[in-house]
Amino acid sequence: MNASTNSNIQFKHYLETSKVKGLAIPAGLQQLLLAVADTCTTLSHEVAQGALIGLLGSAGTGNVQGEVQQKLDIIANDLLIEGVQACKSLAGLASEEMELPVAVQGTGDYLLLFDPLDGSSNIDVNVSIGTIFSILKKQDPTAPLQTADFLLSGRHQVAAGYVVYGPQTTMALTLGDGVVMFTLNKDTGQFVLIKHAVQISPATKEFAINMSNMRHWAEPVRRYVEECLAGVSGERDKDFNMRWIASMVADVHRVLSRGGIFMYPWDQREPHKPGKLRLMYEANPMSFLVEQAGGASTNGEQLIMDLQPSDLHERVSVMLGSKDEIERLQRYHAKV
Ligand SMILES: O=P(O)(O)OC[C@H]1O[C@](O)(COP(=O)(O)O)[C@@H](O)[C@@H]1O
Ligand SMILES: [Mg+2]
Ligand SMILES: [Mg+2]
Repeated sequence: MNASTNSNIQFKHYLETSKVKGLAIPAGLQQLLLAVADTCTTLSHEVAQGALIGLLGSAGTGNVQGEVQQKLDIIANDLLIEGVQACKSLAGLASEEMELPVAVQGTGDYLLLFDPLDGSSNIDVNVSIGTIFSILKKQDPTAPLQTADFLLSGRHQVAAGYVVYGPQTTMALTLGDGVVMFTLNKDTGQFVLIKHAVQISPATKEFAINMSNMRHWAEPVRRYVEECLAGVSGERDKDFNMRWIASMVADVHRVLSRGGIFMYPWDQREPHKPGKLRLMYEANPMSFLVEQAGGASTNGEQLIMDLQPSDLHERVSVMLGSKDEIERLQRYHAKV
């Protein structure tokens, strides 16, 4: 199947007939979302082939973040760029894997940002991975594209979502009026609506964090996790379960599906860096989804979506999910 094949008729119909706060979705945004969905359909097929088509392993290159690129990081990046080339209202795009933005039409209403392949360390071990995307409204659609155009807070997103390539390929999407989920029917090549009005329960008994970094955390995060670990005999008076998939896309999918909290906080390993995860390609789109599902997302001090970016590849401390837990973490940070 080719990325340019418009196979997602059911998703197209969903976009054509849906209303966002009572208004139809602009045609240019529909075209862009459809192109992203079609490309992720192609990617899903490729991911499933893995070693059979030589997709596994390192590419032997590094990205702008200084991280080793996997072959699939590059393949996914190239497929997405190719897949959205024909979108008339797409001024430009930016990716975690590229230092500079790419002009598509140069002018136009929208800017696309993506993490083409999230969970790179899981590709070769056949664990869920995904694609994360964010769409911003360009402030001046007629002006030629500049890097500064992308430096908008998450509140300027008009759409965001992810596609997780797991046992099922599932897309979560928000257009600022709730969250919907679609599962890819691999026989027909169609994303089929499976859930609407997705909600994250405010309370939870499940947390996700890379525990191996515990000795490096700041005091508020350490306190929060220690209280979870103390279970019924501690402050929280209930036992917690822990999960860590090491693909943000899969961890956030679990949070959207059954509640919980996901954290990748600042730590002392690289104290000058605000965090590991990327604000524009990971934290903002996931925060938009989580807020739209009734949850919350913070860096400890501020809601992630309120942060004003100063760099395309800016990193951020992330704590997101069930609202009561995020409020608790914010209280712990405020006391320091
Ligand atoms: O290996 P660690 O330190 O637990 O980090 C895992 C985190 O890194 C990431 O894989 C980073 O994303 P990329 O794979 O896009 O670089 C997140 O998805 C995940 O939450
Ligand atoms: Mg990622
Ligand atoms: Mg990535």
